[in-house]
Amino acid sequence: MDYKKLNLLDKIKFDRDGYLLVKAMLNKDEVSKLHEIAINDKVISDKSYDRGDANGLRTKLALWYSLGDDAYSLLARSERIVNGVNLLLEGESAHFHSKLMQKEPKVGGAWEWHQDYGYWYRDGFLFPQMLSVLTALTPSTKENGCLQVIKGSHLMGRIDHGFSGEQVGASQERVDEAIKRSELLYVEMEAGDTLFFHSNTLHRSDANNSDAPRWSLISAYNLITNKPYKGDNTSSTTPIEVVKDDVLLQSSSEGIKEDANFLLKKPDKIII
Ligand SMILES: O=C(O)CCC(=O)C(=O)O
Ligand SMILES: [Fe+2]
Repeated sequence: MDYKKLNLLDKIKFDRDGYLLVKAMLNKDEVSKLHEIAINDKVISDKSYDRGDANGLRTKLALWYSLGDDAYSLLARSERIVNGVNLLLEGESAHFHSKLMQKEPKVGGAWEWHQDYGYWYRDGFLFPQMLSVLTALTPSTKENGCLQVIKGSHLMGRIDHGFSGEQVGASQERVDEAIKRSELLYVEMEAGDTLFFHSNTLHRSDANNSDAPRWSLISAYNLITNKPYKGDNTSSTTPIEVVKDDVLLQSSSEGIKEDANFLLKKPDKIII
């Protein structure tokens, strides 16, 4: 089977735009397998917590650090993803954390404008040599609150972030100005599409007012040399044990293990 491979042209686009959308990164069988595992994953639902938006709507998510042999990790460790991330980060990457985002129909809340590095800066990462890889497990549309990005906003550098309800958001003044000058894109995705985006790319999403769930898997990566100067996180500097692309379909791996190192919600902790 042919798997997508990122190339230098992709790298040029990513450097210019701050994101790169790869259609059908996962084939139909892979994404239905992963989706099926996710919706039946008792450990995930057990370890999920929710985050309120300004209107009191809540998005569920589960977040864990170290990679294992579960199906989500097999994707996060796969050659196609890790080689792509290494190309974009220009060096060997480590896996910071992964999260399963569950934006349910009618109740799934919005995310404020932010940069992921706006959060991670506070975790002690000195350089924004980090990125996120979002794979859609269901279709992601304007109606169910797909991700929105401001093209090229990663080139603005880190913007101040402050609390906005239970979330942390980027300075609205800066965001408003950025939107005047740059394109705001709604990143609509089919299940199996993957979006790579820079840790300084401004992004947000609307609440899910539709009847369709929006589920996605987001894995965050760090350049392995970018060791945070505080905190006890070791995953972000641990080499990834890369696996072949076909392992996701071939293996009998299922959901995540009960003892994976999950983040249990601490309201004062900026980690998302
Ligand atoms: O998937 C979304 O709607 C936004 C989530 C996000 O940006 C985050 O978790 O950092
Ligand atoms: Fe984010």
